[in-house]
Amino acid sequence: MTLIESVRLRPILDSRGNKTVEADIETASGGFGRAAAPSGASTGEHEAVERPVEEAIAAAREHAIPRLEGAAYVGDQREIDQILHAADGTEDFSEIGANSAVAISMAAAKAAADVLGAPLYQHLGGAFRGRSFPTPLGNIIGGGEHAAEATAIQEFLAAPIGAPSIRDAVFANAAVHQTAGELLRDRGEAPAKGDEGAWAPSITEDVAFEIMAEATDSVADSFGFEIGFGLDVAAAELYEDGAYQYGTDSKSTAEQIEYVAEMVREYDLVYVEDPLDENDFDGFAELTDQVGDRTLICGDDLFVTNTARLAEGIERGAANSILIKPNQIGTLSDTVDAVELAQRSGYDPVISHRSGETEDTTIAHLAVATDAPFIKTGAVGGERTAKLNELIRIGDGTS
Ligand SMILES: C=C(OP(=O)(O)O)C(=O)O
Ligand SMILES: [Mg+2]
Repeated sequence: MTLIESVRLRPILDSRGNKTVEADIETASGGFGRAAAPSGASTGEHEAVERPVEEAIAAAREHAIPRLEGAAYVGDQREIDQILHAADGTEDFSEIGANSAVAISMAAAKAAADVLGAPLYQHLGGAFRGRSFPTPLGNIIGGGEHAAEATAIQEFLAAPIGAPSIRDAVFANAAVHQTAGELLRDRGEAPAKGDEGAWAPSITEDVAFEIMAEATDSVADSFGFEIGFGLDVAAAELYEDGAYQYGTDSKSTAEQIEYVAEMVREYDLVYVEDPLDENDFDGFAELTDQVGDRTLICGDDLFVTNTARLAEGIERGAANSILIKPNQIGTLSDTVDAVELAQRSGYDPVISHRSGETEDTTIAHLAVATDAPFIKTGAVGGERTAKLNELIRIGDGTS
């Protein structure tokens, strides 16, 4: 019996030391689910709205919880998510906050899985999931909004595409992270870490590309499988006055497209996220036209896990991949709709963490449940390894 008996919300800490929303849901039969909202720093302007935590909790207590307790069934995820939309009454969750909404939505799914006695990925994806695993994209070097005085490009990501198992892939990314740290120290850098645990040295993009190539090649040799790398340019954060600002250097849109295409060819990049501004569908389409046959061009701030923006991108040939962040849209149903629209349209979904995270492991299960080819959830750091270790456990059949 999956009738909701109680929904409790509380503020807890995220990995940046900021407050975030945690939800506990209990069902009448004793089922229990707990989930917490993540939080972005380089947020897209079209994302659902994250409200200050106390306000989000108070608004959800007033508007959403009375419609859920004793009235809704966690086994019916769409019903739960529709109730959240109705309780909110806005287009972008600006009343109850996408942070309250996503915590409740994910906690409901976990409570339903608990009642069923099944792992979350099976409740969400069905009995035949759990045999194939996403390739983890591991953040190795970065800057942008995630670290001061570091690279303008937000993330340089290892991609162990030849790994024979999820466990090998996770360990390979950690080894690339360690190797890159050694290479940086050899060059006299004493790098701090950014918000996601990536090294955040004060180096140029050129040097970061060289170190990534060297670290991935060296770990590929010792592990015996192919490891490529990719980027999250997070270009909306670089775009000012009609140009992309790299420290003192500035690139026009045409130069930015040329630069990214050149890096794709030179380093055989397997993945490029947000290479252009979040409203530049045409620039994305031009780059996809040039190099989309040899790499993934992924929209994060461009699509914000939103099916309407994704549909526009598909129509305009803007990319061939979408980043999927449940808190960008506010519910699991909307998230899965974006994944499924992408898959039907030949776009690869990449399930993703946020820079502010908790120990919550929902996205690991979501990636397995949707058979997503990639997950982006860091390489090191407790809130990142929580997801990576959960993937290892799922791979082991012990989640
Ligand atoms: C994970 C990311 O960062 P944030 O959570 O800060 O948006 C990203 O841009 O892909
Ligand atoms: Mg991004």
